[in-house]
Amino acid sequence: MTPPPALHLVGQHQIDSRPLFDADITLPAGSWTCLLGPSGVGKSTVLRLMLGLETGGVFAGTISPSDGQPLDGRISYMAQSDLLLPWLSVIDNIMIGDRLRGVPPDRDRATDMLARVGLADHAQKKPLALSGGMRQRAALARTLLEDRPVVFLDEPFSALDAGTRAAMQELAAELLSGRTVLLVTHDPAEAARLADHILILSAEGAQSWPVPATPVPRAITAPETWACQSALLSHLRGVPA
Ligand SMILES: Nc1ncnc2c1ncn2[C@@H]1O[C@H](COP(=O)(O)OP(=O)(O)OP(=O)(O)O)[C@@H](O)[C@H]1O
Repeated sequence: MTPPPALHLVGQHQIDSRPLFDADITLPAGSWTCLLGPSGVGKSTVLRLMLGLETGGVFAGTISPSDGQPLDGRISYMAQSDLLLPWLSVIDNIMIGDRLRGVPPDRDRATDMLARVGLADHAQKKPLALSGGMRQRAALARTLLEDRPVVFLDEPFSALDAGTRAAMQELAAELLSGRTVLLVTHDPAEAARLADHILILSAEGAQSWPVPATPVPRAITAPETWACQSALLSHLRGVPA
């Protein structure tokens, strides 16, 4: 794997000729950046711009990796929707990357990954036979299996119950340690646990928010996690901390 680069996006994005955001966003290399902000402000659009995907709008600006190398083939992306193919089994779905590249998939690794997301007993099922939270874990397994230096996660834990969510956060933190990760989330507690850097997106730009100095993943019950979560929630609600 090539060393994870930092990523820098600067510019203005417009939808229907109206400005959506004007932002200067840096994702430091080899660490987790959590992006928060109101619904519709453009968080997923930031991800899609960095991925070079269609956004439905017009971006005037630049997106640059710190090493100057193309990002093609270096990013793994988990979208808000699971994008599982209904005609494939769960295990075939999570190995789809290798299949599309014409590389023999590593079934043992995929089986291990399914076990780590708690789906060992569901490998042969079709996605429609799974619950929403199980499908989200299958999509997470597919993303983690890609083993890329840059990983974009768009609300990856939103459909999970609280216990499973905490376990999946810890799994992702373990497997993606040292990668350049951008996590879009609405959950201040998640950001307080996982972020090396927090950004809050608004139409005016991306505001940096302080994080505890302790390493991630932080314990849910640690005082510094609580303090960060609570201050962030107050800020997002627009009420005094
Ligand atoms: N393909 C598209 N065509 C036109 N407009 C779009 C398209 N995709 C997104 N938009 C618009 O761009 C704006 C930002 O959408 P985006 O999905 O980036 O917001 P978000 O901050 O991720 O929201 P949420 O938190 O609800 O997921 C919204 O007004 C949305 O309607």
